[in-house]
Amino acid sequence: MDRLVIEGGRPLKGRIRISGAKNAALPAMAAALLAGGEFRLRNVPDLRDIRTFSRLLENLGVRCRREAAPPGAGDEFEVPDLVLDATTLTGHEAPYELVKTMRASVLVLGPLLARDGKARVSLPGGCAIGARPIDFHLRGLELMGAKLQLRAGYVEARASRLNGAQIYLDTPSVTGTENLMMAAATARGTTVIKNAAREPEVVSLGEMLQAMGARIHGLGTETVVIEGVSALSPVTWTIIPDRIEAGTYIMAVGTAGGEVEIENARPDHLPAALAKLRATGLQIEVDGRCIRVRRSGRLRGVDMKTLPYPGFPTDLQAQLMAVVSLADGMSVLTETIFENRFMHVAELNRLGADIRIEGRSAIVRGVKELLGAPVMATDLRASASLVLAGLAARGRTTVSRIYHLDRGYWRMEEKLAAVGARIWREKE
Ligand SMILES: CC(=O)N[C@H]1[C@@H](OP(=O)(O)OP(=O)(O)OC[C@H]2O[C@@H](n3ccc(=O)[nH]c3=O)[C@H](O)[C@@H]2O)O[C@H](CO)[C@@H](O)[C@@H]1O
Ligand SMILES: C=C(OP(=O)(O)O)C(=O)O
Repeated sequence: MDRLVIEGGRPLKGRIRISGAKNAALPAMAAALLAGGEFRLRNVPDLRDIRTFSRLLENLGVRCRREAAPPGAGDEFEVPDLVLDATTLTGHEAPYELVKTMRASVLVLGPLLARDGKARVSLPGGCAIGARPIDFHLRGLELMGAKLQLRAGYVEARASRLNGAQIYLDTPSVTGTENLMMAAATARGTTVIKNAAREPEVVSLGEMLQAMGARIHGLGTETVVIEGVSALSPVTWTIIPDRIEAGTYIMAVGTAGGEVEIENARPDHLPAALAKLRATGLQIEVDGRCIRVRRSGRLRGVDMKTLPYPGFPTDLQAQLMAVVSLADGMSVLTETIFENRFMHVAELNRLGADIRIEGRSAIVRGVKELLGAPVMATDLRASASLVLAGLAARGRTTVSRIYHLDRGYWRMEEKLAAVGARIWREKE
């Protein structure tokens, strides 16, 4: 197992390039199940989750390979294209071993049902940040005519052909909306998803499906309407930049100080985070796809509540907590999306932060300095928050169990070291 070692206290200076979004790449890979022929996905980061999802697709009979872009296609991406071919499906199962390490595996359910009328997918179970059931996915598919059975920890689903349906989501679930959009794309008739998720990753998947021939309206609004078509075709598709990775590096300047240009970002995908970070006193300038961040002096505490897009993303809550741990004054950070997403609090306190949890809120009293210590990561974004705190802490911080971090950040230590952080990876 690897860990990260950080010697904190060095301001950052330079440029960081943002990779493709994990949470956009995974549904795009699932969408490749919907049609035979070769899909070429560009800007797919080489992350642990992407490799796990490739293994899952290979188990279903999909051929997956990395391949340099064809000549003339441009070389602006840091990774070779991911080429997927689902012409012949030989399996219909997402096994527990894969689903337990990556909940997004549930995204194969809708496409498999749409394509072949059968799927067997392990129930994801609870994880470090909450129970995370998939009842909205299942109820929506049932409304579309699928017959579902829960047996031995698996959802077994069958449908001769899915039918359009009126579906209301109790909360705007991101992967729920994605799964149902994919299932509805080739269903008979029209599907209406009310209280749909509006995250950029959902919109991007919808646009990919449109490019494949799907008829979808209302992307980015609360009501998404999908008119089923008889067949879809493969496409070449570029994954959007990772807004959570961009937000994380912006906040690295918040903890470590300095001046960094974040390149290849989509600032328009970060409305709440940029507003909130500006309110702390962090200087942020946007120039097209570049975000310039500078910190001069101590930041101010702010209150924040996580909300579905365009609200403040839950996937940046832990990182903001590292920032306000060092800010002047008190901050109240309220988590409304997941019931147990404060696993970083005890570890930040080990570094000298002053945070207490009251129900769904973390009350943070800013301290003047953090001191390096060994800490343990418990989930993906908690790990990122500990790295950010370590960049500011005096002395040495070791962050163990970084396999969580490797699920969602491509070469984080290299990107940070390139802007002057003293950070390296070691075997535990
Ligand atoms: C791969 C991916 O894109 N993951 C993201 C996705 O996760 P994911 O799609 O799993 O998150 P959801 O939007 O579904 O979850 C939102 C809330 O709804 C609840 N819920 C969801 C589905 C369901 O059937 N029943 C139910 O009760 C969840 O437990 C949670 O409390 O959106 C989350 C919220 O922005 C992000 O933190 C994750 O990074
Ligand atoms: C919670 C996350 O991912 P997942 O939904 O894959 O667990 C995340 O990206 O922060």
